[in-house]
Amino acid sequence: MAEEMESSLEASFSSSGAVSGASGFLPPARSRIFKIIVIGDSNVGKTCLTYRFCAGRFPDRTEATIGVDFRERAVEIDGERIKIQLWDTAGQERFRKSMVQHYYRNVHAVVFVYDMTNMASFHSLPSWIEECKQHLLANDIPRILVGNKCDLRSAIQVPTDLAQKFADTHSMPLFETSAKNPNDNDHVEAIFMTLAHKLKSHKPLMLSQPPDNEIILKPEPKPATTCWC
Ligand SMILES: Nc1nc2c(ncn2[C@@H]2O[C@H](COP(=O)(O)OP(=O)(O)OP(=O)(O)O)[C@@H](O)[C@H]2O)c(=O)[nH]1
Repeated sequence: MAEEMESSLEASFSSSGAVSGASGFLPPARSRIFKIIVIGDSNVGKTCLTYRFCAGRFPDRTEATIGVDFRERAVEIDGERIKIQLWDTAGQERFRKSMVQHYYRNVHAVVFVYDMTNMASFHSLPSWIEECKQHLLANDIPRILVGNKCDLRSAIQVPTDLAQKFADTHSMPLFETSAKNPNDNDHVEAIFMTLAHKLKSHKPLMLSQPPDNEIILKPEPKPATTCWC
């Protein structure tokens, strides 16, 4: 499978709701784009997971995300080149408030993340699920649950069977992984590629590329039913 790594892009918003890529490195017109939001408590590793998938490595250092960053990567699936756009959202409440309504526009999938070494981050999951509900995310949007930092074996607080029960209750697949050590458990690469395969059969956002280099995301009509199984 041919794939192409791309650099991290900072997202900025205009009043029209347009998203501009700061790098100036833009995809060809009318690529298919899938928007995946990554949410969970601060410090669970959302930035590191999205960086691992888009840049192919663990970042040297991270700081608390303010508002939202997005990173994207082009992948080829069954001969078609698509863009996976990962929206890395701030876990800290004070850094979310002004941006939160932007995350939830035109979302194709949600990745809930907890830190396997931090039980509190697991107990926060219902409030993240509730936030999705409050923003009227459609029930048929694929959701997955990711336990991160499984490389810290001696510090694990969240047992797999407990997480699996929670995932089953909420009809989500569970993955345990490490953004730091790609050889641990489920690979970050495999998790996002699995999601990409599922999404490929969904109706995507279409990308139009106006002359001022501003990317405008326009939703296509949603299919009547979608199966996530
Ligand atoms: N050992 C280990 N550390 C990790 C892993 N993923 C992230 N970290 C560390 O956990 C800390 C937080 O990572 P971030 O990716 O910034 O967390 P975040 O969820 O994006 O945090 P906010 O931006 O505040 O919401 C950093 O010190 C990372 O180096 C992992 O898989 N294993």
